[in-house]
Amino acid sequence: MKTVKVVAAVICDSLREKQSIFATARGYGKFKGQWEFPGGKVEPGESAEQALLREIREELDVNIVLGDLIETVEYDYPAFHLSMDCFWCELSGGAPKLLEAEDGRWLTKADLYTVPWLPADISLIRNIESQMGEPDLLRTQALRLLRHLCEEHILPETVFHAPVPETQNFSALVSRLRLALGERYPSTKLKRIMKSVHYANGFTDARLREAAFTLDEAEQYLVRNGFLDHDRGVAYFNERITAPDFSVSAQSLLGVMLESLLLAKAGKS
Ligand SMILES: Nc1nc2c([nH]c(=O)n2[C@H]2C[C@H](O)[C@@H](COP(=O)(O)OP(=O)(O)OP(=O)(O)O)O2)c(=O)[nH]1
Repeated sequence: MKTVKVVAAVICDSLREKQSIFATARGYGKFKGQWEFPGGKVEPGESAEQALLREIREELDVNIVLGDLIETVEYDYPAFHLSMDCFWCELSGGAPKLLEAEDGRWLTKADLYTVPWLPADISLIRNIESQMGEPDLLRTQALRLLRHLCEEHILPETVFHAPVPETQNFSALVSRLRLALGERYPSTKLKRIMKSVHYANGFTDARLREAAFTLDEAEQYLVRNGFLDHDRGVAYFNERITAPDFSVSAQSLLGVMLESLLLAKAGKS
C-alpha cells in the first residue's frame, strides 16, 4: 500500500501550559466536515519542519514555533497508509484565519471529544489529552466576561476575536479587558483605587493583586457608563463571599469579582 507522509501542527495556547488546542474541520473532499489538525503532505525535498511551516501559512496565514514531536501516527486508510508526524506548536503572533477549513475552534481538555475527528486522529487525541493542563478557572471566567461584554455590545466584537484571547493567560486577559474599556470609553474618569483598604491588599501573589486592581478599574468603566449598578455589584460580591460554603482565597475572591461584572448589561444602570 502507498504511504502518504503528512505533518500536523497541534497548536496550543502556550507550549508550557497547553490548556487549549486549535483544531479545524476539513472544508473539502472525502473527509469534509471531519476534524483534524492543520497540516498536509510533505513535498519532495522538504523537511517535516519546512512542510509544517509552509502548510500553516497556506491554511491559516500565521507563523508558528515548533515544539516537541508528540508522536508519529501510523494508520491504514482503505486507499493508503498514513504516516503523520504531529508536533506541539504555538503561534508566534496573530490569529489563525480559516483559509481552507470550514470551521476552527480552540478546545480545552474537556472539549476534546465534542468534535468528530478523522479516524487516524483518535489515538493521537488520547495522547494529547494526557499532556494537556487543566484549564485555569480564572482564565475561563475572564474569557466568559470578555465574551459577555462583546455580546452585550459594551465592547466591540473585535476585542474577542483578534488576536485570539484563547492564547492569553488570566493576567493578560484582565489587562486586555481594561485596555479595551479604556479605548472604547476614553472620556471616563477613574477614581484612584484605595489599595491599602482593598480586598486584594493581602493577596500574596502580586500578579493576582494587580489583576484585582485592574478589575476594579474595569468595574468603574462599567458603572460610570451606565452598564452596571455599583451597589448591586457590591451586594452580589458580599453575598457570595459570606455564603457558608465560600472558602476565601485570592482565586475565589477574584472569581466572584468576575462573576459580579457579568451583571453588566447594555443600556441598564
Ligand atoms: N492535516 C491533517 N491531515 C490528516 C489528519 N488526520 C488524517 O487522517 N489526515 C489525513 C487526511 C489526508 O488524507 C492527509 C493529509 O493530506 P492533505 O489533503 O491535508 O494534504 P495537502 O494539504 O498536502 O493537500 P492536497 O493538496 O493533497 O489536498 O492526511 C490531521 O490531523 N491533519
